[in-house]
Amino acid sequence: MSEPLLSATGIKVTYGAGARLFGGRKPGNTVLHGVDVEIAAGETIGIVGESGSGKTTLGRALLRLVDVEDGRIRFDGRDITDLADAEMRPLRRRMQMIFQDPMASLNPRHSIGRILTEPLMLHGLAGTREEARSQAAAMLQRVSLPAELLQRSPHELSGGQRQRIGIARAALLKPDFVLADEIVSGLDVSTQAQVLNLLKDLSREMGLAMAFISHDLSVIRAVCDRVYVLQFGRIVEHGPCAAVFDEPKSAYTRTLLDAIPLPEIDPGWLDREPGEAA
Ligand SMILES: Nc1ncnc2c1ncn2[C@@H]1O[C@H](COP(=O)(O)OP(=O)(O)OP(=O)(O)O)[C@@H](O)[C@H]1O
Repeated sequence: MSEPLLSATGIKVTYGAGARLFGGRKPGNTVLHGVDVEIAAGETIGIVGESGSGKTTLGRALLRLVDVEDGRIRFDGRDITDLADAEMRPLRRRMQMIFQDPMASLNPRHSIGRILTEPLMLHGLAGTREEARSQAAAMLQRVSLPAELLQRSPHELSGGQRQRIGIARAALLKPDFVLADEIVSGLDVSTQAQVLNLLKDLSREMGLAMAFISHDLSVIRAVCDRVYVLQFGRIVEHGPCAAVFDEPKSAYTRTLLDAIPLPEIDPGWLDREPGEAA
């Protein structure tokens, strides 16, 4: 079998280790205890678990955004665990992240046009501002937003529109991998379905690999091929969504399934056009 696009093996992450504390050294808080995850090109995985189980930390470790104490991370056939920032830079374009709160990740003082075109110029994907602007306009159309939004500021948009801008910004950079961390949790259920639908279509069109972090199992079930269940920084179960959700092997997964009624999002929604009647 070919090597996964992205893999983490034996990942251990400890926060705050070695900080000074009353003349001694803090032992630190280990939040990932030897986690293994792999994502094939074009595949969408889900990461679920209770609050504090380490989902975001794992996602950030995959992107080399937190220090990994132990374990290895490989991306596209290369061990990236110890790459310096300068060596990571060319890979950053290929590994994008979409955030939970686009209001926090979109600069409120910049226009949507600037937010979308600057990364294109920075990564050399557009030679001129005009070229960047025409790519941004085409992408706005792709994510079903009007071109006039290029002149607007993030605060003038609805939550669902802002999340589409977050997706557009990531997709414009033609990444191979996207981490989506709780990206629909602030949206109402029908907007959630539209945003998830859009991401599913884009990932198919672009051959994107994705990792979806969510505490909402219905979101994971609607968009992911496989799922990893995280408890106290350890993977307690993983496998195809249908197998894990229909016949969970671990008591913890069963508890999660019992705690969160399925399906909040009817998976059938995801195959309908926005606005189409149920
Ligand atoms: N930057 C940080 N510094 C210190 N501790 C942190 C930091 N980020 C997270 N933690 C701690 O690590 C643990 C795991 O947090 P993490 O955010 O990865 O969990 P999560 O499963 O994503 O939670 P949630 O669903 O609430 O977002 C928590 O105990 C948290 O307090």
